[in-house]
Amino acid sequence: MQRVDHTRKDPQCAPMIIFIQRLKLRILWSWQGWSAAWREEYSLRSWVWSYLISVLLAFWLPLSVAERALLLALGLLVIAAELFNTAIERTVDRISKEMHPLSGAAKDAASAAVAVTAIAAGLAWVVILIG
Ligand SMILES: Nc1ncnc2c1ncn2[C@@H]1O[C@H](COP(=O)(O)OP(=O)(O)OP(=O)(O)O)[C@@H](O)[C@H]1O
Repeated sequence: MQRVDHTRKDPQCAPMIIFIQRLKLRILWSWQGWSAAWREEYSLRSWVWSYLISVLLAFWLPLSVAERALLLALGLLVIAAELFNTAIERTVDRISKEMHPLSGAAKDAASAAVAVTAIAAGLAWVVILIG
């Protein structure tokens, strides 16, 4: 099938086409990153299942819209932090799998970042439920 190059016909629509093409690529790369992390990282899968349970709870409990929004957003933040953690682990391992205090410190800091976001989400749950 022949490809139609719209930019040749109307130069004004070129930025829009480039934007859409870049967006499609970014979605593809993000999907690749997500599926690889999902396959290989037990921690990510655990956070996703915990998040799904928290979403069900947040909609089942008599909470306000703002409370639900906060809990759902904080839960997603934990998942995002876990993805950053995975990215840092991969980068460190790509540079060298050799044991080194700096490699350990980088991985520990990434792990601590996940813990901080998880504590934030947990605190939000405690404050909303207990007051
Ligand atoms: N190259 C290294 N040099 C020194 N210490 C390391 C190194 N690799 C891992 N460690 C130590 O082992 C810990 C676990 O690292 P690992 O890469 O096995 O993470 P993981 O078990 O996959 O973690 P997560 O469950 O968060 O995915 C690190 O936080 C760090 O303390």
